[in-house]
Amino acid sequence: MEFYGDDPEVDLTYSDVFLVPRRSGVTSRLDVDLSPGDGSGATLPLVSSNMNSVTGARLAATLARRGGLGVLPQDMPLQELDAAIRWVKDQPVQWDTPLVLPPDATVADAARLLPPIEGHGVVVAVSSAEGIRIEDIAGIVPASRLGTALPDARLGDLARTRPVAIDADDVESPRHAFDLIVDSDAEMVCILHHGMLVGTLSRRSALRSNLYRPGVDASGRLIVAAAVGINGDVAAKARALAGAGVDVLVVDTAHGHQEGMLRALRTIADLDLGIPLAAGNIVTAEGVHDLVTAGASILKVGVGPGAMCTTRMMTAVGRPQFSAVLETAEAARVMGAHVWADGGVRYPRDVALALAAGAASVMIGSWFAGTIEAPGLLQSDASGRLYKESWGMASTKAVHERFGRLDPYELARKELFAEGISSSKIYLDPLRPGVEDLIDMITSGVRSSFTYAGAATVREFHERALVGLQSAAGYEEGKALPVSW
Ligand SMILES: NC(=O)C1=CN([C@@H]2O[C@H](COP(=O)(O)OP(=O)(O)OC[C@H]3O[C@@H](n4cnc5c(N)ncnc54)[C@H](OP(=O)(O)O)[C@@H]3O)[C@@H](O)[C@H]2O)C=CC1
Ligand SMILES: Nc1nc2c(ncn2[C@@H]2O[C@H](COP(=O)(O)O)[C@@H](O)[C@H]2O)c(=O)[nH]1
Ligand SMILES: [K+]
Repeated sequence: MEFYGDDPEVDLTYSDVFLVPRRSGVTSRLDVDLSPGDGSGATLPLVSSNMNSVTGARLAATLARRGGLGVLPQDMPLQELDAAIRWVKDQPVQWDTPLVLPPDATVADAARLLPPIEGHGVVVAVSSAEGIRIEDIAGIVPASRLGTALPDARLGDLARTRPVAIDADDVESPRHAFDLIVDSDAEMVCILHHGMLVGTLSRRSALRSNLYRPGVDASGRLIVAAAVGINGDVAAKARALAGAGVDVLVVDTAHGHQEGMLRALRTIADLDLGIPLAAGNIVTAEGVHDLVTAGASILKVGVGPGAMCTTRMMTAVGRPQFSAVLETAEAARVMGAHVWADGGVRYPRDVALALAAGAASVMIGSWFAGTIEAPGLLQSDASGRLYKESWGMASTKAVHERFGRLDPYELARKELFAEGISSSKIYLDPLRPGVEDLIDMITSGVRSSFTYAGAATVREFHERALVGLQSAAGYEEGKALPVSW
């Protein structure tokens, strides 16, 4: 990356900078390869935050299916983490994970999981231990129907006709699948194998299968990461997660450049688990040096930029994120390591700028919290707008959940140090309610950024990005105007 003009004298964040277009030999946005090349197996530079309100198994699987990587949070009990990792590994790679509810579930039950929109639906079926046989499927209730049916109507009564079902063996390619769905005049179909339900597929999913490459492990299963803290028996936890099949371990604490982190990292690195270790959070080249020396190959960078984060206002500690990524990414490159830019991403442009600064991948929390696939049920506010609840991992709420088992004195002591907000409503974008809708939006913006810079790969973008400084008015000028002036 190069600055357009003199190097700045102060640290910068994403809104302070812009990308300058330059002569480009990349003539199509579809020629861009967004693979981060960080050893994680991801094919998109998108990682979801290890936050309880952001990454659960469903979001992780959906993200991996399109090439990103979900990081399950360290606060999940080990048994749940193990089950979540195994669940992701069991999910279909080519098809969507079906959302299944029993016939006696109501419209209100389904509406807590899906907004009334096109392209999604509920498979109404009776599940058994072996799975779901074709004859157990009553039908598909399109999500759009949830907006018009009575809340207490039973799904079994709405799903009266057998759904269109396609045998997995009959699908030659995603394009062929798309044509089969159109020919059957359906929005969404069931995919069967040996008479059992193995997935669903919508027109949009079939299209996406042609645009994205799933992130898979050596056995062709979806990738997933999990976080561990720096306290407790980190070796036992790391071993258990590796045993469950996790693809990247993320050693995570608020102040990553501390002895407790270095100790935990060395312990895990000594286990030689054969998977990349990510560690953070840090914001300096010195931090990169110490964490890489202790065994990390990926650095999680960002102190204070997160939407749920009060660290900067509580402690004055942190660093404007663009400069933090720029310095650490260069230090990581020299040591053969990689950076994930963590926090503060609210627009596709922020992802592009993090990559321009040298990040291999970008970690997103709050933005993904407001999606169908994020953990938690949909809620609606007084005006009927749908949202999910989110909260910081260092908030009083999170600390309470994490240390609730401690004696009251220890818990009270921990609660003194809250550095995050405990409650936030993250509204679903009505036009982009699913995490894949956000992925479409982000990757289309970032593919375009690459062609403006003349870069076909993330590595080329790191080299060719030309970055200028802008005033607050310059930033403001870039925004669209929803009404005339
Ligand atoms: N990216 C960011 O800006 C931030 C992210 N977070 C996220 O919140 C979650 C919880 O992290 P965390 O609070 O570290 O909890 P952890 O459970 O990971 O433990 C933190 C450990 O580090 C010690 N410690 C020393 N100095 C600090 C410090 N300044 N802040 C926090 N702990 C310190 C604590 O001891 P003692 O309690 O005795 O001080 C404790 O032993 C993580 O997911 C983290 O990523 C939290 C804050 C900032
Ligand atoms: N200081 C705090 N940082 C937090 C907290 N919870 C999460 N985080 C960090 O934010 C990012 C996500 O940022 P976002 O802007 O995409 O929401 C996450 O990965 C953590 O590093 C917190 O309570 N305090
Ligand atoms: K913040």
